[in-house]
Amino acid sequence: MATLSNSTNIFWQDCQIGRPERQQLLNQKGCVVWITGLSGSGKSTLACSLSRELYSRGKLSYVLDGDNLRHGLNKDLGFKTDDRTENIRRTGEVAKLFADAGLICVASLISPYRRDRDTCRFMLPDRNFIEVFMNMPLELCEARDPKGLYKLARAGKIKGFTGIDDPYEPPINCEIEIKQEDSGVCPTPTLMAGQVVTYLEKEGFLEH
Ligand SMILES: Nc1ncnc2c1ncn2[C@@H]1O[C@H](COP(=O)(O)OS(=O)(=O)O)[C@@H](OP(=O)(O)O)[C@H]1O
Ligand SMILES: Nc1ncnc2c1ncn2[C@@H]1O[C@H](COP(=O)(O)OP(=O)(O)O)[C@@H](O)[C@H]1O
Repeated sequence: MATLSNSTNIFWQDCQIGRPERQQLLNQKGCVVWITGLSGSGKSTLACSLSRELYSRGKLSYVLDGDNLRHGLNKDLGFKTDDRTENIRRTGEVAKLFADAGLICVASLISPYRRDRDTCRFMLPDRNFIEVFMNMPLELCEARDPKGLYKLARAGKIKGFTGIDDPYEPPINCEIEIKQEDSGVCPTPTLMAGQVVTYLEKEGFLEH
């Protein structure tokens, strides 16, 4: 009997042109740069700045932004724990495909649960998942509030808003942490992107 949940009798189909060939063509190594942090912490800003910087170096990237994915692929999901988990799982699977295509896939989602981020990490070959933590204080994110969502959450008009009445679990062992300087100044988008590019360069992702 057919079910919607589990597929059986399915087989993996391989092609002659695989990841190594695509990576050679692109002269880069596919990977996932996973940006996590509170709303307003600068995830999308970093993702765009990074994509621009990579483009200027002739490297192909693709941004998967949480907000944008929720307009299509994930439009059926809300913000309850299970929905967020499914949101991250689906995005992780898509990111894995982009990395397999040889691209530097930049995923920027709040992804508040450590376990969900780790699920995505373990979908990929070792070291191909680069977790970037936007370690910005809630006060800064709330002061920025570009969409006015913190204001609504504080007024009780949005329930379950991350950082207000819903949890955010910071990474324990992320590859890159982006934070304010000792003076309290936030690095510019170009500097934040530079920090990630330096890591990608050092780890050999920007060459084949
Ligand atoms: N309840 C609640 N909590 C957090 N965020 C909310 C909520 N409701 C709407 N939004 C808006 O949705 C954007 C976050 O979507 P994500 O897919 O990144 O979230 S998650 O990873 O599934 O937690 C987030 O975008 P960013 O500000 O870019 O993070 C918000 O604009
Ligand atoms: N490094 C930065 N310096 C100054 N302003 C920033 C920086 N990063 C983000 N911002 C601003 O903060 C706000 C939130 O940034 P955004 O990238 O949308 O965050 P997120 O995607 O995490 O919600 C935006 O108005 C953006 O212009």
